[in-house]
Amino acid sequence: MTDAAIIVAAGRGTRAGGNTAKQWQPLAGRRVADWALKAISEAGLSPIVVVLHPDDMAMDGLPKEVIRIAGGASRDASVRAGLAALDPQVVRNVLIHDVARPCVPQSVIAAVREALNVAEAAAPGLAVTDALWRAEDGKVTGVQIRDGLMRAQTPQGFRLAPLLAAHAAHPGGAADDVEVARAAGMTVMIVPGHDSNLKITLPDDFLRAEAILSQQQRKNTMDIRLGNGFDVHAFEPGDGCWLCGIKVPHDKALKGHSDADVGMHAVTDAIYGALAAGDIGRHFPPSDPQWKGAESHIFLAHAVALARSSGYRVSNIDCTLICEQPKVGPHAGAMQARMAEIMGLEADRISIKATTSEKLGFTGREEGIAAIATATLVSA
Ligand SMILES: Nc1ccn([C@@H]2O[C@H](COP(=O)(O)OP(=O)(O)OP(=O)(O)O)[C@@H](O)[C@H]2O)c(=O)n1
Ligand SMILES: C[C@](O)(CO)[C@H](O)COP(=O)(O)O
Repeated sequence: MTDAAIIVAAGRGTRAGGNTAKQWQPLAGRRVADWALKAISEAGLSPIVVVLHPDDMAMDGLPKEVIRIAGGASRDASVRAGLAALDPQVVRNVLIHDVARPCVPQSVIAAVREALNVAEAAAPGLAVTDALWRAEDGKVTGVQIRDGLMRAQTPQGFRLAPLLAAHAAHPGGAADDVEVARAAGMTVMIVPGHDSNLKITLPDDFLRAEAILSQQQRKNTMDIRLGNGFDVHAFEPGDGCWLCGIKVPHDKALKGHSDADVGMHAVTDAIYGALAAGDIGRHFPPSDPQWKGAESHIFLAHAVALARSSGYRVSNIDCTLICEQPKVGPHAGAMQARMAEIMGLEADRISIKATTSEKLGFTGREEGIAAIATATLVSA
């Protein structure tokens, strides 16, 4: 036995305006009807019946597996036409959805289906939170107590057999299928609706729906960015080197305009790289005296904040220090903890390791230290 869907799309959308019925108007790169169909298909409902206006029966671009049925002059007549296409031997539950609700979240569809495990009917609703007035001729004539009032949404879900009987017995003119089911004595469980699940009714609703769909699409698209950073600083006489936020005792220091923390610079540049936002020199020019001797955590914190304000969070970083001396291993844990503190990350998202260059090159001759880093950023 399956859970089927009926999408009612036979209305003319007169209140929404436009040259064509609202369900065929463009919305966030598709038509309104395509979004409603996408949501219902992704929920795995089958079969899907689409109830169309008789003039729209040959409409292009609908998936070939949907069952097209001609609707009636009212919503409930259209629903009855759709119900007649379902086989009660095969279909246990049916979810009836307005084509005009293209932003329905999967969580709402799932909640209705879940409720049908224990109830013969279930529908999403939202409590009325605004004060309600009665009005006449543009003037308030009274107030309406809002306690216990709910805003009805779709999809509304039912056991097919009793709903068929309920529709057969109903005189017609119901606003929705909950009204039909209740008239036949069915008990309807309310599940949480969602503010995103608006019904496109008036012209301004297209803009609201477009904003909701764009936001949903951004959330659904996991954007992953990688960046790399590389830095070198030469040794000069001194008593230790700043490496990844820790002063490591040594008989030399690293030379630089700032504190010359070569590891932290490589990590910072990796983050800027992932954002395609240049490098430390672009954000903190060495020609600017205010950065002379600056502590490098300022640069790293700036890169992390830039990632955040650009809609990303740092998922992990991996940094390798390349030097013969000083030995990094004994300090790697402290470096990891300090970098985590600066970046506001869990320490296990930060890897600090070291290698020698087998006495080759400038690092092998102990003329300086090189660092290479990779950063992964994910959309927040
Ligand atoms: N004869 C009808 C009337 C309405 N509907 C469907 O019922 C849903 C809810 O109706 P509504 O938002 O009122 O849509 P329209 O009737 O198209 O709008 P209007 O009243 O502004 O013309 C819509 O998905 C609509 O296509 C339908 O299938 N058959
Ligand atoms: C079914 C419905 O969407 C529930 O909100 C609604 O009753 C149908 O639309 P209308 O605006 O009442 O015609």
